[in-house]
Amino acid sequence: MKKIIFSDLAPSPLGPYSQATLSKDTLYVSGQIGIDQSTGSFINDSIENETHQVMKNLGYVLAAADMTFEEVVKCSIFVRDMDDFAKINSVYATYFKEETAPARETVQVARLPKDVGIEISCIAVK
Ligand SMILES: C=C(N)C(=O)O
Repeated sequence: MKKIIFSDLAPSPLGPYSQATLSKDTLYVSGQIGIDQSTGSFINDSIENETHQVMKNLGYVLAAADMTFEEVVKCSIFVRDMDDFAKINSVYATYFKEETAPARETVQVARLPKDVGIEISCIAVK
């Protein structure tokens, strides 16, 4: 049985999906994009700031399940431009301890919802 997880600090789903689902001890967090739910604005002045907003949104959803970045075991990163890889990593790295960083893949895609520059999903285990 799964539990639906929702944070009103993170953007509402853009379509027919939940922000996250909890199955036993495992949390599946949907791809987050750089919308600041408190203002409704899309943070796209730089890929660094956009990545920060995405990570903050992931953090809000994790917190709604009483979890933190410490419990994240896997991230999936979707980017519009792989040339942003180093900039994205510089921000992403601030959310994890290097020695316990989650598994991850990063892929460049043709388009993302709302034409954002980055979307990140994650899996966390309590
Ligand atoms: C933004 C998303 N997570 C989606 O469209 O699936």
